[in-house]
Amino acid sequence: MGLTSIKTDGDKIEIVNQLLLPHTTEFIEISTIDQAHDAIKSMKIRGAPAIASLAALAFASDLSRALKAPADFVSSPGTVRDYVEPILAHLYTARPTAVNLGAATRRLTATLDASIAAGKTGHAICADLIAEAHRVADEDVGRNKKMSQWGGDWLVNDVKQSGGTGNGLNVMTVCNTGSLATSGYGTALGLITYLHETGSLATAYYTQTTPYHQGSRLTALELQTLEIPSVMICDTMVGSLFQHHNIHAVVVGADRIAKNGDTANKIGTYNAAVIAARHQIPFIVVAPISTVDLAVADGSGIPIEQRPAIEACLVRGALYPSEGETKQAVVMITPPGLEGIYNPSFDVTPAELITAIVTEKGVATKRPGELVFDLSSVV
Ligand SMILES: CSC[C@@H](O)[C@@H](O)C(=O)COP(=O)(O)O
Repeated sequence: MGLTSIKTDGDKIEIVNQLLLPHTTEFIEISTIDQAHDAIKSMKIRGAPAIASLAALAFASDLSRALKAPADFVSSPGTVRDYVEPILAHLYTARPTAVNLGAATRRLTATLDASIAAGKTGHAICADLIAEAHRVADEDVGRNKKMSQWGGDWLVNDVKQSGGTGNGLNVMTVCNTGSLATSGYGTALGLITYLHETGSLATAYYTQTTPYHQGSRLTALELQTLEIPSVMICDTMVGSLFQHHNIHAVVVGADRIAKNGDTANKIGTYNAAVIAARHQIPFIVVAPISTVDLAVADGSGIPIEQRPAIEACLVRGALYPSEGETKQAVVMITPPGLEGIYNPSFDVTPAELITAIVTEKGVATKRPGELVFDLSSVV
């Protein structure tokens, strides 16, 4: 049984505070739009699909709660629009690179437009919006299982065709793309889980993924919980791993995939792709269709989030009691007053370095001799 990032009970939403994992499992309640926005921005919850799910659920819960109180905003379609649009616009600003968040808010705006155009009452429009918001979160697990199976079967076959091992595959991943980063099962980590469940995995390798340590804190915990044989490496050890071990594939998630296949993902993904190409190791991106942004022609159009410099200067530890309060231990790893810190949260891997892009619809590869993808078959 995998871990959970979001729990719901009627209008009540709780998320596991990922800033405290793996030391402490603390669920925090998200009861307002501002709390959802803050949780996403401060990375208490993170991972492109999970933040879209939380935004959609917080929106549904806000609307449902507002309807239970005397609610003037439902008096007409226009007043519903005036209430809903600023909320969606605000949620959209929480993190810029992961396009799933924008896809969710755009999808809810489309529902709003369609319900208004159909001549529905304010109450009926709100009911449509709440139902659609729940669908955004609920459909994530099913599509993750589909893409994991597509990608897993494709990889096993690809390795077989190139005369690879019969003793199971060694697969490396970056960041955390499991049930903590999604509504469940995961994308790249879902593919690894699928290989394990079907007896095709030897070992999952994963990078620590500094500075937030999604690998050493979150992927480590997920793989431990799932009892999947795994080995952690520091981010600087990817080249050494490829030189000294037989790695069959690198499998990563994505925050935004441009029309030509250029892919933004966690910082360090591009490094891994360059070294994988040097070693002719297949490099596979696994992500839902909502991560593909056909409005962006190539990677140069993807906005890259810069995180606060302080996040690159510290390591978070366990909670401890202090003068009647609970605090989180923090270890500074830089000299006091250090200036000049570069901390982009994501990098872009050019399509040229990517072997396959997998969505819930199937697997896309490049035509022989082509450097970019035609993604039309998988979106
Ligand atoms: C299924 S999660 C896919 C991506 O969102 C993941 O690889 C990633 O880059 C997460 O970044 P994060 O900054 O932790 O939200």
